[in-house]
Amino acid sequence: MKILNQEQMHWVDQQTMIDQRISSTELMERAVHELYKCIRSFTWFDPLSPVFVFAGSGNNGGDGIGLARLLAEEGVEVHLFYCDYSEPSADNLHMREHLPHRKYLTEKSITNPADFPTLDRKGLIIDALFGSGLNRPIEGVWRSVVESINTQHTNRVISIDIPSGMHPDKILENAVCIHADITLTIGQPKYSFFFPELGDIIGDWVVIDIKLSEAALEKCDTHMYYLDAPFIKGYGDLSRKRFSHKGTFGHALLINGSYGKMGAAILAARSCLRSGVGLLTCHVPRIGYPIMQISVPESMVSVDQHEFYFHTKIDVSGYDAIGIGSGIDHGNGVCEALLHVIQNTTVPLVLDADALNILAEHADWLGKLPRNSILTPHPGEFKRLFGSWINDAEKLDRQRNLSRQYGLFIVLKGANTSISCPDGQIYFNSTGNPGMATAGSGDTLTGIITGLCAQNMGTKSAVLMGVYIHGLAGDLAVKGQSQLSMVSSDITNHLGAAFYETFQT
Ligand SMILES: NC(=O)C1=CN([C@@H]2O[C@H](COP(=O)(O)OP(=O)(O)OC[C@H]3O[C@@H](n4cnc5c(N)ncnc54)[C@H](OP(=O)(O)O)[C@@H]3O)[C@@H](O)[C@H]2O)[C@@H](O)CC1
Ligand SMILES: Nc1ncnc2c1ncn2[C@@H]1O[C@H](COP(=O)(O)OP(=O)(O)O)[C@@H](O)[C@H]1O
Ligand SMILES: [K+]
Repeated sequence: MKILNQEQMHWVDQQTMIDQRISSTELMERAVHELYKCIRSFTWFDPLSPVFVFAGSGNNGGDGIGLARLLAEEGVEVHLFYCDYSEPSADNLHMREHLPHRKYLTEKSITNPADFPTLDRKGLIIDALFGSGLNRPIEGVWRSVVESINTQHTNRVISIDIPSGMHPDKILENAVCIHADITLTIGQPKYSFFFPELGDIIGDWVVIDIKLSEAALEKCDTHMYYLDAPFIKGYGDLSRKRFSHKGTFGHALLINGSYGKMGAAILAARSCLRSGVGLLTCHVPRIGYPIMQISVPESMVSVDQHEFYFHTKIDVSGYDAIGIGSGIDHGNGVCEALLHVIQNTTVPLVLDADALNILAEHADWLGKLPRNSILTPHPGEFKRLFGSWINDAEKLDRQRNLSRQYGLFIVLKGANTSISCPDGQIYFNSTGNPGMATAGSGDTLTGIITGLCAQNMGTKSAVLMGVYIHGLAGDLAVKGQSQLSMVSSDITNHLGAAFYETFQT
């Protein structure tokens, strides 16, 4: 799914009206009905509790007013508060004129901070003050309304389209914003939803489909995408031909593990094998030989000359993809052995963990990496590699620029992992959950991406698919258990189900 900017969203709205021959009121009405359906589908929604709608004078307010109408028509007690920061828009007025004058709905205008009502502690708050038309920080009385809503700690808050005060595309420094529990965003996700520093403001978010014009969406030029199921399904064919054999699916090399960290090598190897690779060789220090043979019998083992860690300049020819770094440690000679790998291969090279830390100490090696290499840093490793950032928008810009400059894939891990590609495109993952914030989750990702790369499907497909499948396996693994109990092997154990759900093969 494309991620569009403020201007593009507005253009797509307009084009949708033209292409589908509908008025802006009809489009808003469509949005209102979808918002209503979504709210009514929440199992926690209690029609016997009051709903407080704070509606601005733009079209976001229009959505809120329409929603108030549908809820009141159903018999829910609705209290509507007008926050008119300007003359109401035409569609906003239309929504006001069509409100049911029933006993269930009350209307009141807020014009100064003292007008803020006392709210029933159980009521649901709907934030429809400002939407994607926000163009500056909220000030004055509207700032105080936002602050008052934010102090209602017992009430659940749903923001329509975007939490009021948040800009869809950029970070407004020190701006006041509604802190939503849930954001119901209309049409497409907004870029700012992927800034971790705004995560607590947005809460959970759901895309509300209002059947925007496909032709208009197609025409929008963007470099940002949301990596969701329909997108990934179109990205690769994993079906196996009848006469295929293990040679068809590539030979991967994983260079991982050291004394005390052989677990990283095992986790990566198991997930690599579960990702469909034909053959796997694991290169490990001598101490790791019996451990690997016993733990991962499907893998061949190549043994380093060093007892405890990766040290030997090994022959890396003959492999289709190489993954390196999980738990390799930092001992004498590791740097030289890593550089030897970097300089002696042209196949996709996945660098994780300690390989990234070594890279951070040798900035000039970035230029030596084979084109299309894949770096998989978490934010701490990213900072060591590329320095700290002013804010998340700047960090993403930097990630993208570095990918283009060095011809690398950078997989910046976390919630909604961002993947920047040499072609300048950036993808935000839709799968995964905080249960995956556990030791070894990253090692499983290295194994998956290496295993997919070895199958010769194209590095970009392998990286996008790997990140998506890893998160989906995590989502399947967490079903029926607490996130806090999850361990990274659970991810590997659900890879088969994740591939099946995505590709049915
Ligand atoms: N048919 C459609 O188009 C559909 C639209 N939809 C809905 O419309 C929403 C976008 O609507 P919108 O463009 O009216 O923007 P919205 O945020 O409601 O108001 C912007 C107004 O606020 C003003 N303003 C801005 N910042 C301000 C500030 N800090 N403090 C004070 N004022 C400020 C600014 O005016 P200005 O003062 O700059 O002249 C502007 O007039 C979108 O989020 C979605 O919910 C959906 O229903 C789908 C169909
Ligand atoms: N809150 C979260 N939501 C979704 N995915 C997460 C979250 N926290 C961590 N993950 C995923 O778990 C993995 C953790 O990787 P990493 O930090 O390298 O772990 P380790 O070094 O222990 O192997 C990454 O793929 C990351 O995207
Ligand atoms: K809003």
